[in-house]
Amino acid sequence: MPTVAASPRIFELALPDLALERGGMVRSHRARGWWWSREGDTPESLQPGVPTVLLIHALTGSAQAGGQGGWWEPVIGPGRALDPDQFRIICFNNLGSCYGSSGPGSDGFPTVRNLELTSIDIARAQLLALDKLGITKVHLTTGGSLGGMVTLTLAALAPARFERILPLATSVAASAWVVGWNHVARQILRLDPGYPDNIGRGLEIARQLAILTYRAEPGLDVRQPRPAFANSASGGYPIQSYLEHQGAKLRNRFAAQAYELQLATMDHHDLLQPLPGDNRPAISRVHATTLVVDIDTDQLFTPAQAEVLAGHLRKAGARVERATMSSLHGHDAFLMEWETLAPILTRALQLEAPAS
Ligand SMILES: CC(=O)SCCNC(=O)CCNC(=O)[C@H](O)C(C)(C)COP(=O)(O)OP(=O)(O)OC[C@H]1O[C@@H](n2cnc3c(N)ncnc32)[C@H](O)[C@@H]1OP(=O)(O)O
Ligand SMILES: N[C@@H](CCO)C(=O)O
Repeated sequence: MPTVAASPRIFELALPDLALERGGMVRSHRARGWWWSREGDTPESLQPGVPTVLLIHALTGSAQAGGQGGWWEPVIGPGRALDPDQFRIICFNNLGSCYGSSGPGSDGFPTVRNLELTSIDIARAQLLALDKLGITKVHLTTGGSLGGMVTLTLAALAPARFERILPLATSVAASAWVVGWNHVARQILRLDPGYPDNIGRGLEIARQLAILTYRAEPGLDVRQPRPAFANSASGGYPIQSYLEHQGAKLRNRFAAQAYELQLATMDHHDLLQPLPGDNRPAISRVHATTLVVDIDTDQLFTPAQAEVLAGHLRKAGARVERATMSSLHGHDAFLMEWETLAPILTRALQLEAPAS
């Protein structure tokens, strides 16, 4: 019988309390999710036999992966690479963010100063959400950047649950380069006189700095070409007004404490360390068949790091394939290059499942 996709929707889950890896407890724990699947397959009532695709958003994304305004809108939908006629496509807002899941300011979220969050905490919250929904196997899990870190962490925490993973533009552990950029961004936030509750210019400038690391020189030259003459003191170069626009956009949609917590999850990501209670590198637990994808112009998570990640996964005994996205745009190409991304997603969905 042909299947028909329903409309995408947002849903809320009440989850068990979560003890955080570096101390603190999330009480009144909740997750906001986004769901697109066949007619009749709902968060309240799973239809048997619908394979699940779990999408994990990056630093400042939200659960809304597809549909109008979704961060992967062009690759999700009937007839597209991720087709809700065929797959149950879900995404959760990351723990500690500001788009509906437990995070700074929400009831029961720890209020201690200098709270630290890790990619393990985000992954554990997502495991609790999958438990609550009754999803025991995930056909494909994917995400870029921080989303890739959480993807790898999920596959290390629950190796039997995740059949295929597609970590994009990410690494086995955050490099000193990544931690260094995040450090500078954090110091900029803290210089703002309104930090943290009434932050303004600090969040804008931190985002401007970050945007330059998310892009690459050739793409900026194409999209923000230099005019023959401009005044830089008055912001007359297109790249200047572009960065101002990007900074203002984030200031209007994100919170300083949530931004800091998400930066920390990247900093602390290190699957070369054992998981709590284990003694081997976390990455060696991954069993999922994996397509490791890098971006040739990515200055944050380099192709060399993707090779290192693939090496660790092969050593762990996982089936591993590699692909490279070629782009002018650098790290954020995974949020921009739809024609390159779509066949990669199609390939990942078709990977052979690991022998159980
Ligand atoms: C809940 C949520 O909103 S989450 C939204 C989903 N986003 C994410 O998940 C990640 C966050 N997003 C991003 O990192 C980025 O938006 C990306 C990587 C997806 C794409 O970058 P974009 O900013 O859309 O593309 P691009 O770099 O071409 O910039 C386009 C924007 O800059 C503006 N712009 C472009 N050039 C200039 C310029 N010279 N001067 C001023 N503004 C400019 C455009 O008008 C456009 O503005 P708009 O976004 O308000 O419509
Ligand atoms: N541009 C991404 C971060 C880098 O992947 C975001 O804002 O979520």
